[in-house]
Amino acid sequence: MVESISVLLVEDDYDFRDSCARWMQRKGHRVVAAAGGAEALAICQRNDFDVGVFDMNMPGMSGIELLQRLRDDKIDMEVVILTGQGTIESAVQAMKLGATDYLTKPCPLGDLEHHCRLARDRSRLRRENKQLKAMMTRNEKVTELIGDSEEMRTVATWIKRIAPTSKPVLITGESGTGKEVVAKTIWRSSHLKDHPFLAINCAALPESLVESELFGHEKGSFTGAYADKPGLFEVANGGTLLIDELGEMPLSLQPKLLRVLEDGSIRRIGSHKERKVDVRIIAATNRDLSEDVKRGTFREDLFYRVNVLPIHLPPLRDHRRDVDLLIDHFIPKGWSIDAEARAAMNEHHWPGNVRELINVIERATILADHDEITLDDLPRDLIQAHRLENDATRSLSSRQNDPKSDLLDEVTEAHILAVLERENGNKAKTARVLGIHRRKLYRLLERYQILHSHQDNHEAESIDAAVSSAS
Ligand SMILES: Nc1ncnc2c1ncn2[C@@H]1O[C@H](COP(=O)(O)OP(=O)(O)OP(=O)(O)O)[C@@H](O)[C@H]1O
Repeated sequence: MVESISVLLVEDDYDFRDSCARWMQRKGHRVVAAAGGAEALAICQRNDFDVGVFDMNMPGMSGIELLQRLRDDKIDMEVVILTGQGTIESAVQAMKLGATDYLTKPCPLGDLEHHCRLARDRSRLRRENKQLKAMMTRNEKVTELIGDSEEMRTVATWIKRIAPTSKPVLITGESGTGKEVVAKTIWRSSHLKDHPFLAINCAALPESLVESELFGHEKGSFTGAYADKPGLFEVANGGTLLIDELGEMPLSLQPKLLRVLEDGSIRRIGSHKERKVDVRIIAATNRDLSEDVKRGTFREDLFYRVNVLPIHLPPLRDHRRDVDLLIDHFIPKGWSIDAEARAAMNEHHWPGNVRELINVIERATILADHDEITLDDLPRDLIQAHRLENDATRSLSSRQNDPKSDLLDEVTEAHILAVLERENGNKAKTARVLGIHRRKLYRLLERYQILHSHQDNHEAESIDAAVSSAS
């Protein structure tokens, strides 16, 4: 099906104008005809067109003058100039003013249609480009990768090595560890930094949309496909595409991604035409894809293709040394944090990683009375864990000075408390980390009377029941 072009035809010669307009309309295009420049300008104020076809020689206002007026009035339209005398000078002048094309009359109407189509495609590309740039500057608050720990330095070294190649990269790590920050850092450090960076999150879109977003579709290929639409692979052509949450990509779509990785071929939904793209693919996931391969939910061949250059981001609890740096980076200018709040943040387990740390700081700055974050401005679980840790340390050190105390008992108690806190009160995990059976952990908790300070009564009762039925 031919895609219609909207054309503003400005021509003083009635016969040519009329026959040209009718012919284009028969071809399915939307044509508005004007007999001169002034009329055309008035029409342009109220309507948008893909292309203007302007006769060069018209009484009153020439085609070139009309083009100049459009540029002055910031009316955005591709323009094809028609002239009876194809002189080089007038062609150069028209092109300098930004005319897309230049045709000598008489010309076959098929040629004119062809040139209009080219102009329309150009206008569409320009518009898309503008939108993308605007989108990118909106999203592009440059975030640098913060971290001075050995773990983060290893990540930075990898980024430096990986960035200059065009090979696919697979970034793994828990949610909130900075996978997207790393992807953008790779892009910004690569030779593709002046080309687009686009991202898609496979988990955020319904299955049916992921394919159309990535590969595009042809008009009419499904309900709601009102126009041809290029996919992100086409839009990012020459640049970098981040496929976030790759582990969530539907199995049915994985062969299509494999083809792009193998030879850069894509096919829009509803099209038989193969297109070639040259896109650097960075994939990210918080899943263990090798496990998904074993489970049969992720294709093995795709895994090997995408896992050429892997980067793993450690969870924040494994590089707590960076917590202070991160606090100092994310705390707003002019704010401070007191020592106790800082200590609590250093002790925390950070299951939500850096994203959680940022949220904790943001929340605290809303709650704090002054420009200083204190312990009371932190979430309750951080405060409680910090107090518990303090109590345990104080009790240990005071009893260490008491010759009658059983030091081994105290050390055991403090250790259990610390692990329990680190595992967010999860006793199954705590027992696993301690290498003891869960029942034994319950007995120890009871013995050290940790139970009632750490658990709610309901849970305590069920644990009591478990302990007594076990013994
Ligand atoms: N090392 C870091 N340095 C600076 N900012 C970081 C770092 N790690 C994470 N962030 C910040 O934490 C937030 C979450 O990071 P990001 O979106 O990159 O995580 P992610 O691993 O992609 O998470 P998800 O898997 O949930 O998409 C962002 O605001 C990001 O700027």
